[in-house]
Amino acid sequence: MTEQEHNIQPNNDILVKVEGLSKKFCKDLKTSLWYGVKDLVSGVQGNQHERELRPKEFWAVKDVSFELRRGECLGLIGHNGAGKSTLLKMLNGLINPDAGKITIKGKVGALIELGAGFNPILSGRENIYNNGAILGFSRKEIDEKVEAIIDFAEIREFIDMPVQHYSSGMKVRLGFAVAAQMEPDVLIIDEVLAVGDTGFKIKCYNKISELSTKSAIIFVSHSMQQIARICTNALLMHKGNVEIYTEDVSKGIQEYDQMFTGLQQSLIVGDKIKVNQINLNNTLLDSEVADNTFNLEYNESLIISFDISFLNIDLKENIKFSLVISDKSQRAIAVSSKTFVSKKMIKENRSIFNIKIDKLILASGVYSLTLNITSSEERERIVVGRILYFVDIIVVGEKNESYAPIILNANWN
Ligand SMILES: Nc1ncnc2c1ncn2[C@@H]1O[C@H](COP(=O)(O)OP(=O)(O)OP(=O)(O)O)[C@@H](O)[C@H]1O
Repeated sequence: MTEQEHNIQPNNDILVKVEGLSKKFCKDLKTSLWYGVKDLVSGVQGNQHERELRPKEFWAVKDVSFELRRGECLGLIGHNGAGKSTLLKMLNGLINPDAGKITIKGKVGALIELGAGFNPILSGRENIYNNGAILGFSRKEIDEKVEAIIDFAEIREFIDMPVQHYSSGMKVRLGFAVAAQMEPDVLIIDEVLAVGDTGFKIKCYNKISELSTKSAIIFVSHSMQQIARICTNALLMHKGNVEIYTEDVSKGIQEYDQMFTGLQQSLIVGDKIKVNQINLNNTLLDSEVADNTFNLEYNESLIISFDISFLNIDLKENIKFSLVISDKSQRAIAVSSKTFVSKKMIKENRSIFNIKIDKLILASGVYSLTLNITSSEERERIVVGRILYFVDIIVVGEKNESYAPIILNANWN
């Protein structure tokens, strides 16, 4: 059963209350239609089995509960298909839950699917009035806000053009401007913001920060930087279930990151090298596969030893090794390189060496290591080989307030 109240009660600042919310879907369209017909009949008779799964059904959202007060921002995180959008659509009333209860107090502004909520044949301006009315504003109230919305969206030139001719970015601009400028009590934002250009995204995040004191916000994103920056709470979903619901946002992010460990496959690029052995702080890694993980404290030292054979290659000049640290979005965040004379470094087609990093000042999270090997031959730089993501390092300890990957060890006076 779903219940949406639209009266603000200032004495009770819980604006969103979700209790045991569940939604099931069917993997097969034909079966889904057949179940739909059966549900219509049993709905009339009183359905006793709504919480049971039938063949080909699965829970897209299962037993989700949380509360959100004014001034709080919930970051909804999880892998693709975890159930985040389904949850948002239920909150916004776009789809009905199969079980559970939603109580929302006040006006809800939402930006969920690109272009959803717009009538394509109406102009941007007409859509502002439509959406405002749906949110519960009077024509006079919308009259007062319409100019600010058009200014925020920066699409004045096109505001009287039908929305069906808008670009994706323009739709996002209008959608966000309507949702945010109306100053709703509850603001629901899916990651459609990712479509906007950088300038507009920054403007949106600033607006969200501004609204965060006055509204309750639910924000879905795959960008952990943004989640860490904006959110006061985190809810991590996995296959429809709540994996963790916490006020410690960095803990939520850490759990999210850890879900990715072991997923990347180690890859030796090229047929010119063979890895005999890799050691990390005296622990032998399995160099055949990639689900190596290694736990480390912030500021701890790291010694990596390599034993590599060189096949079918005779290197005459210099050889350069680069150790690259990447974050989970595979963005390189740190590198250390060293060039050696090939003949000295490779003896009998084999090279054994180590690299020591005195203090690894990475914030808590998961990072991957890659070794790149290049050589300069006849003034040309060639790639000898790469050992991609040979280990995932899980850094624990230093709390990651801003989700910057490096926490500098500095003295402040
Ligand atoms: N209308 C639908 N009919 C059947 N299955 C659906 C429907 N909508 C979503 N699903 C399924 O429900 C699951 C959850 O999807 P959802 O879109 O909520 O995930 P998500 O966490 O938002 O993912 P993403 O990060 O990729 O946006 C997925 O397996 C998806 O295929």
